[in-house]
Amino acid sequence: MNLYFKTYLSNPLKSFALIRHQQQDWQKWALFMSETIGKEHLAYAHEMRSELPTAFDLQEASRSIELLITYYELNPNELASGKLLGYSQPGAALSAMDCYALGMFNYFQKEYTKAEIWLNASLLKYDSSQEAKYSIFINEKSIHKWLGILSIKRRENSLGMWHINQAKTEHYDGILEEHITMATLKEHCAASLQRPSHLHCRYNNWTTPFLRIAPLKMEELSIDPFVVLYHNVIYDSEIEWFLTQSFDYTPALLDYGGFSAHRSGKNVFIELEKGELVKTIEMRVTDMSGLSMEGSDDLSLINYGIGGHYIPHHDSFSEEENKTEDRIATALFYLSDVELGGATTFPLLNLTISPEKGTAVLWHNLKDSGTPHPKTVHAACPVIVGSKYVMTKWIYNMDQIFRRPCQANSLNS
Ligand SMILES: O=C(O)CCC(=O)C(=O)O
Ligand SMILES: [Fe+2]
Repeated sequence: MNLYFKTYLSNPLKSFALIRHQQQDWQKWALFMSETIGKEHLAYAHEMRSELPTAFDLQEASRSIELLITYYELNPNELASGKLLGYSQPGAALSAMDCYALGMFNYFQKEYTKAEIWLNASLLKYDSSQEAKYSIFINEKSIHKWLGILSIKRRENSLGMWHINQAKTEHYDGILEEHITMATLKEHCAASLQRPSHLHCRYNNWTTPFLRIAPLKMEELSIDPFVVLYHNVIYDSEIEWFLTQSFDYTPALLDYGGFSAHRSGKNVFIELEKGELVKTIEMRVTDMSGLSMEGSDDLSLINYGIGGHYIPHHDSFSEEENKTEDRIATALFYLSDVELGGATTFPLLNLTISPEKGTAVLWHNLKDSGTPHPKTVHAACPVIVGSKYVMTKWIYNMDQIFRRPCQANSLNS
């Protein structure tokens, strides 16, 4: 190895950047050349590939940088700017891609604090006017996406949401769901055992003309996204009927759904043809929401036993699926009291609702612009004592054009 290379590579920052560059960036060249330049160049790149560092090499190089930081108490931000213990060499500053690679290395090592430092350094260095020069591994949205996940992991929900919003077209569904930590869920589920009422109550006598003579008792829980709780909105006799219907479906209720990683509860759909009462409840959901039931799913009846729960999820479909049909709102009726546990929680809204027979919670899954509202992520806490029965109506957006038109410029768009 000649002296120039020896001197160059003796700087750990430079050698790390070189290894990362050779391991990751060639894939972008390969992609680029397969599209625009001849196969010959591509073959050459592949030939070169065997000489270049492997993913393992990059991992080891990242580990070395972290070791230096630990042993010599170095400051990652100084390293990012090319300073090594006050000794600074021209050209040693790390690029946005280098910092990103170190961020991801730490993320996968579960070193979340370190990951956040490197990703913030990467974001600072990222030049959005130069997008084309970056590798296939990184863009501004991906940096925001991971910073969002990391903020949510340490329960900085508003910062997390800010990053996730910056990641815009990045597919957030699943991200939030996966990364709402057990600690957050535990906190909300446990709080439900002694949470007082929210007490912003009023009578709803306006969503449909019928409510002028029979207003509904409404408790406002959140404005954006819109979440309300209706009290005494389904009679005991109606509940009785639905539960009896569910026994007709006993085999399904026993077998369907069953225990999966997502939900340990049993579920059946109650079709419209089952009887007048199904229609009555649909009309009630229209009274509660002002929305049309056209195209909505059949009522879904769910039973959770001890430990029955539902992991964090959105009822809306993912943005990636690029669907025009989506679940604009959800109405969830509580058909039983639960002695202990079994609350429905919206961790990003700091909202936890304990089941109370006869009440129903209604929320909007989509923003006014029609895109999914990330903060509607919700979960069902495990039942501790008792048996929880709920009935869900998922309402779709297709037929709401006059009732709730899209408003691209509204506050929550
Ligand atoms: O059972 C609950 O509390 C929540 C149910 C739910 O989220 C759903 O069915 O989509
Ligand atoms: Fe849900």
